[in-house]
Amino acid sequence: MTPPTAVVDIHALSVAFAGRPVLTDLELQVRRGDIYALLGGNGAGKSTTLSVLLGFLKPTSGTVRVAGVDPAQAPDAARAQLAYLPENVALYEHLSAFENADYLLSLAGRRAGAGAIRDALRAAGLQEAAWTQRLAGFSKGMRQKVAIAIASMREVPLLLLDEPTSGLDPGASADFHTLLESVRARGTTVLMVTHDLFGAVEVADRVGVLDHGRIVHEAARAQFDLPALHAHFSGRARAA
Ligand SMILES: Nc1ncnc2c1ncn2[C@@H]1O[C@H](COP(=O)(O)OP(=O)(O)OP(=O)(O)O)[C@@H](O)[C@H]1O
Repeated sequence: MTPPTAVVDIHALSVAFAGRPVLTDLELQVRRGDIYALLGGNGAGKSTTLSVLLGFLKPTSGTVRVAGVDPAQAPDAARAQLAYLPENVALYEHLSAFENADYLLSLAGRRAGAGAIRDALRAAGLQEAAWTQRLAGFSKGMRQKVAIAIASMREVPLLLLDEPTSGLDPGASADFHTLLESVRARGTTVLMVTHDLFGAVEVADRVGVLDHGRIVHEAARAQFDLPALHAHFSGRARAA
């Protein structure tokens, strides 16, 4: 079977909580191999969109596919297609980077050799000295590298990122963007939700602005227009 062109395919998605609409006729397609940044202010509906993709929330109406799988019908199968990194990556504090990878991969049903784990940690840019250190002293950027190493070993088609650069200094953000580019170069599709307009413009192939549960502006890299993006992101375009 040919894999679908859009790894994330959301069509006419509406979600309401107790009758209050939070997403309304949302259209969002992320093409295979793209990095898509979904920008939105507080309460725009970003986390709700991620919850639907993860199969935790069922749409009120509309269709959603993750690599061709409907997360509302088959949440486990949809989750098997993706790696999800929440804002604060969840790993075992008392285990080392290497042990986290070994253990979490075995939970995901993957056995990986020591050499493959070292290769993945190296490719994710984690310094060798940190591989055997407990996570407790790791920065957010280091934790993300461990999580991305694990995700790359699972060989999933989609990486979902929630606010990946919040709390990172500019150097760590730039490192993270370089890492995302290498993830994309291996063919993984990335959907990140973020408040970081400048980071989005730096790394994304496509940016969408979510406002009150709808995409109000979308642009591909060649058409990025920072003032227009900012106007939509800040809500000034709506007010005008
Ligand atoms: N379980 C829920 N029950 C009721 N309302 C909810 C629920 N989850 C989210 N909402 C509401 O839905 C709207 C969108 O929330 P969501 O968390 O998706 O926004 P967000 O874009 O992720 O915001 P933030 O950037 O602040 O995290 C908000 O008004 C929120 O209060």
